[in-house]
Amino acid sequence: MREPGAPRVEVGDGEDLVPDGAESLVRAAADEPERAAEAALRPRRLEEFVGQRVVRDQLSLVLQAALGRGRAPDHVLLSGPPGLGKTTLAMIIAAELGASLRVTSGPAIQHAGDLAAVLSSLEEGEVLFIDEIHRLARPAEELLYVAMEDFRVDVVVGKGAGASAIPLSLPPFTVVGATTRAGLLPAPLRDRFGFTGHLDFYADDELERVLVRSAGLLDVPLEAAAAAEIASRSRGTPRIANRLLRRVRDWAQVRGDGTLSLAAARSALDVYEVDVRGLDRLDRAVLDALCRRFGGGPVGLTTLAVAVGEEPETVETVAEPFLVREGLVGRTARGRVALPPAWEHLGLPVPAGSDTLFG
Ligand SMILES: Nc1ncnc2c1ncn2[C@@H]1O[C@H](COP(=O)(O)OP(=O)(O)OP(=O)(O)O)[C@@H](O)[C@H]1O
Repeated sequence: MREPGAPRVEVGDGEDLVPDGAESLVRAAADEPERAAEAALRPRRLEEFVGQRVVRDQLSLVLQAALGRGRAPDHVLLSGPPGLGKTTLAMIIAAELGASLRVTSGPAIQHAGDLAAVLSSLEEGEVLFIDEIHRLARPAEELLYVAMEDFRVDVVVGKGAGASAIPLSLPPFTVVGATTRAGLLPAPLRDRFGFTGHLDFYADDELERVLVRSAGLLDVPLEAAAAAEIASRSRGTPRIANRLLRRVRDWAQVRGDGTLSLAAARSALDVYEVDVRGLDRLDRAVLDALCRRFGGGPVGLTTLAVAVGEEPETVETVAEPFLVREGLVGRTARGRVALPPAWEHLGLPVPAGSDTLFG
């Protein structure tokens, strides 16, 4: 029997409990060339995962305890800006548990029925990775948190007065959710995660270790000074560090002697317009709009996003966290403001009082 308040999944009025095509929602993570290049560099085990010491230690305890008990661990939520290793950690969690991993994402699940199909096909102990979990539709979200808590989905067959709910029990499994915007997750869903790890930007020396490891895997000679240069221009983000490494390798192969030296790194990063602070085109466009167009702000996120031709979410989750961390941009109740280092970075005079706009 369906308990009052439990979510229902409408999957049509016949025997078709599992919608066609739902299996295709469980997609492989590496399906494009850039993703494939990334996948080759992913650490496979927790001990290979560089940095994020606190999250790594905490996670290691959760996993070891679960393995010791022979039970699936608590559900895990990973939050933080893009490219810091959430997907990598989800894969590591499955590998450490010796479990298989299913991958889907909030936007790929259009209807609660799609999620019911994925959940009902899970096998005992499997890890279900839901990327961008904050983008799940509300009915899917409600279905998910009952499944996470009670290991059950209620499938509603039929319509109107003749409808009946068939509770389907699920084997124990672990959800790993990833989000760039933990604040958008409704409390009931957030509360179902027994462990939440927040990933923060990496320090330069950690990125150097990521680069040295990647250069070893790619079998390219990377000089220490070049590693330091690439690390310092990688926005605290391993994905960017690895991407820049591949571009420096291209430059060294085509215009240099194959060695990734400091000179090769600098020349390549100039070609790709990555500036000395690691800011890319979008970052600079945001600073430029803030300072030149809006006189330093405050300006609302949507207006700023329109000015740089991007979605507000992209500006907020991709550019802004790093600009804020670098002390270039401030967030105030009235909008975004340019801080003195932003003006200096653009080579513009710092307007009087721009440091007091913040707060
Ligand atoms: N701690 C780390 N040590 C070594 N390499 C890492 C680490 N974290 C991430 N990487 C590398 O960075 C790349 C991007 O990581 P990943 O795809 O896990 O990021 P993400 O946080 O899931 O990003 P998104 O939210 O955009 O999907 C991976 O290919 C991996 O090689």
